[in-house]
Amino acid sequence: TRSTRPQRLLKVVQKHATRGDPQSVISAIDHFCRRSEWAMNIGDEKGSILDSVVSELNPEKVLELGTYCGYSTVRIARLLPPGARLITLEFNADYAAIARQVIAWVGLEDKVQLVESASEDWIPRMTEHFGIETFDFVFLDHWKDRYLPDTKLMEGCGLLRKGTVLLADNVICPGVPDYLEYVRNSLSYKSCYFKSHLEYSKAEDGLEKKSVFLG
Ligand SMILES: CCCNc1ncnc2c1ncn2[C@@H]1O[C@H](/C=C/CNC(=O)c2cc(-c3ccc(F)cc3)cc(O)c2O)[C@@H](O)[C@H]1O
Ligand SMILES: [Mg+2]
Repeated sequence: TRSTRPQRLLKVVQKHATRGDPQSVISAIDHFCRRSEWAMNIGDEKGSILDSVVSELNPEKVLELGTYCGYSTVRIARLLPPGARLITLEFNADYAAIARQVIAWVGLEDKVQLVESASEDWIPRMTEHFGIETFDFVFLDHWKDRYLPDTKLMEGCGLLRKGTVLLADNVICPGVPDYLEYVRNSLSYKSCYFKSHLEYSKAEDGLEKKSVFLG
C-alpha cells in the first residue's frame, strides 16, 4: 500500500539530514514541505518566532500538545538547556512512531519524552507520573477545538504558575476563536499576537503568546 506523508517525511530526514544535527532535520523537512508535499509542521517562518520565545524563556519544563512528526519538538528541544525536559503528547500511534524516529535521528531522546496518549488523559497525570508540579512553557498545536478545554484542564490541575508562557499555533488559520476570546478577555493572562504566515504558504496565520501573571 502507498506510504503515508509522515512516512515519506521520515524518509527525507533519513536520506538528507545528518544524524545528531537538528538544523539539518529542520531544513530537510522544510525543503520537502515547501517543494514536494505540504504538511502541518509549524514551518520555518513561525518556527523562528517559536525559537525566539523559547530562547528568551529558557524553560526547564516544557509541554507540547500534538507532536505530529516531531518538527516543533526538535525545534524546541534543540534550544533547551542541559537538564531541561520536554514532554510531548501525541495520541495517533502512527504519527508517534514517526516522531520517535525523527527525535532519535537528532539524538534528543534524553531531553524529550513522547507520551502516546490523548492530552486530556495525561494532563492530570503529569505530577504523579513525571513529578512535574508546573510547566514553564506550553506549546499548543493539536486539534484546534482542544486548545481551550486543555488550557482549562491545565489550570484545574495546577500545572500553570505565575509566569508560565503558553504559545498557540494557528490562531488565524485554521483559527481558534474560543481560545483567543478566552485568553484575551481573561484577567489572569496578558497576551500578544505574532502575525506571520501559514507554514509554506502566503496565507496569513499567527501565534498567540500568553503569560500567566495572576496565579
Ligand atoms: C483527543 C484529542 C485532543 N488531544 C490530543 N492529544 C494528543 N495528540 C493530539 C490530540 N489532538 C490532536 N492530536 C495530534 O496532534 C496533531 C494534530 C494537529 C492539528 N493541526 C492542524 O489541524 C493544523 C492544520 C493546519 C492547516 C491550515 C490550513 C489548511 F488549509 C489545512 C491545514 C495548519 C496547522 O499548523 C495545524 O496545526 C496530530 O498529530 C494529532 O494526532
Ligand atoms: Mg499548527
